[in-house]
Amino acid sequence: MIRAYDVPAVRAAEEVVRAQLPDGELMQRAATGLAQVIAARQSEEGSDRVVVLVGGGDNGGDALYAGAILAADGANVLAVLAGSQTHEGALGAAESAGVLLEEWRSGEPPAAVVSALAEADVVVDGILGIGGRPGLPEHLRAIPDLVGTDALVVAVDLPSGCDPEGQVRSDALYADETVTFSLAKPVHLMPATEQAVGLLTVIDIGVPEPEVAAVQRFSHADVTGLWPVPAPGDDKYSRGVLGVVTGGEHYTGAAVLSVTAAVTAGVGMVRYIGPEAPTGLLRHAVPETVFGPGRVQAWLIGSGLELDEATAKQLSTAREALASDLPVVLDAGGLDLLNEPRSAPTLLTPHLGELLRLATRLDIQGEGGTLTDADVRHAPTVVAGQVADRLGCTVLVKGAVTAVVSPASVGRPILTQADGPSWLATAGAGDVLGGVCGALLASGLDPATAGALGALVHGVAADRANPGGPVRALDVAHELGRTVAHLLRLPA
Ligand SMILES: NC(=O)C1=CN([C@@H]2O[C@H](COP(=O)(O)OP(=O)(O)OC[C@H]3O[C@@H](n4cnc5c(N)ncnc54)[C@H](O)[C@@H]3O)[C@@H](O)[C@H]2O)[C@@H](O)CC1
Repeated sequence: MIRAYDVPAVRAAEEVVRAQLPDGELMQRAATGLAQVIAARQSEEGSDRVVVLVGGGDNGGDALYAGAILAADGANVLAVLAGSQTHEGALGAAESAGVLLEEWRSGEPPAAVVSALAEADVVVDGILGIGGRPGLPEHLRAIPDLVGTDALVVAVDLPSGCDPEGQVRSDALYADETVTFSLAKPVHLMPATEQAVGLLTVIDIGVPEPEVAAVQRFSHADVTGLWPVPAPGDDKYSRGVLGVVTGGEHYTGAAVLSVTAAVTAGVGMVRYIGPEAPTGLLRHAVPETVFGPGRVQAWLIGSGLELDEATAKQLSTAREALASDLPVVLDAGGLDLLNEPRSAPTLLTPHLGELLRLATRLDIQGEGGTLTDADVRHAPTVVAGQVADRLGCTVLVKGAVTAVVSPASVGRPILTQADGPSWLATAGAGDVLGGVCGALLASGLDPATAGALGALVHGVAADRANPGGPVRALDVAHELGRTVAHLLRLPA
């Protein structure tokens, strides 16, 4: 499990340790660890020219001390003093170690800074850390364009410009690697910001983990403790029966994909309710399927379901399911069926477009009034949280980083997963995810665990179905069983 802690929790944990240590010791540990990582990358790449971007806070102090250590070891280091002030101790250390200094505290960059950034082998970003507000400081907005394309960008603690809490997307200096200290922060794991982080390296500086995490991510080794594994006494009913209302005369494939996924992921049994065309396909593609109503432990409603095309039986079954106290996964068209809060376990699985439609229907407002596509892209987990609170449901927002947001009343951390290759952005992948999550809900997992675990297995299956290349959704569905077996074999 990877855990990330919000800024107040990090500051409190650091404060306790800092009070027990000599003045400046924590920063020395951070700078030393940072310098070691940069030196290792330099020797891997045979690079020499280092530019350190130094902001006005402690993050700038870490970066400048690290620059001093590298310069003392013979590297060619230029520090760009970019904040309204500079950490005094670090500045003295840099001067003594022979770091070249340039000031760019406001306005246009000096010519020497422009050329140094264009020619640098390594750029160390110490402009802003956890004290940063989203967005780059006004005069530094052009920095991403000034850094040469071949430079290795190493961010200190987090990429400058990113929201430390990972809630909103903003302009930032994207890093190849981010070196953080003892504790991961939400910025490193959230969909709005993770892309800017690159490789995440955590250096231990002796700050213990706080009790409550803000964001969590399952690692592959966690699957063993979480995945429902049948015992000798189990039968198909005790393992969980999933009722599936997906697909229609138009989207016949959604039924095949969602049911295949649920069966391959190991559900005890699927009962399918839908019109003739998808039913006919399923009889051939997934002969394990049982057709028509009966007792189920959970429902999957929606993938490929168009409300104006759905059969009366599909609509009445879906409405009865939503009115029941059984767990439900609602995907795609099924999201249009939910208008009232639901108290039974419910997992909504919208992509960004569906999240916008759903939030708009609930009258959730954006920055400038009516919610826009940009609002949802800018702050997907914020909008998902509002929807979750309004409907009492867990919301899984699909994307390269999938986020699972529970209602505030449940109060659990946000779960995020980033296990799939970009090839997984393909038609039908969401139908497969719905099937996996449905299977997990039917087995008795809570919606947040089912969503995050489902996203993990879905992503890994996509990679294993065709490592490094394009993948079709049906192949992902077929790969699920082998993927679960592979993950269950990993040491816990
Ligand atoms: N607290 C500690 O004990 C330790 C802190 N460490 C480092 O200290 C960092 C936190 O230091 P700080 O609290 O000084 O925060 P920062 O170094 O992030 O600096 C924040 C400063 O920048 C200004 N600012 C923030 N956003 C801005 C924006 N968008 N445009 C313009 N100005 C902006 C703020 O007003 C503030 O003065 C951590 O990220 C980490 O790198 C490490 O040295 C390890 C130990």
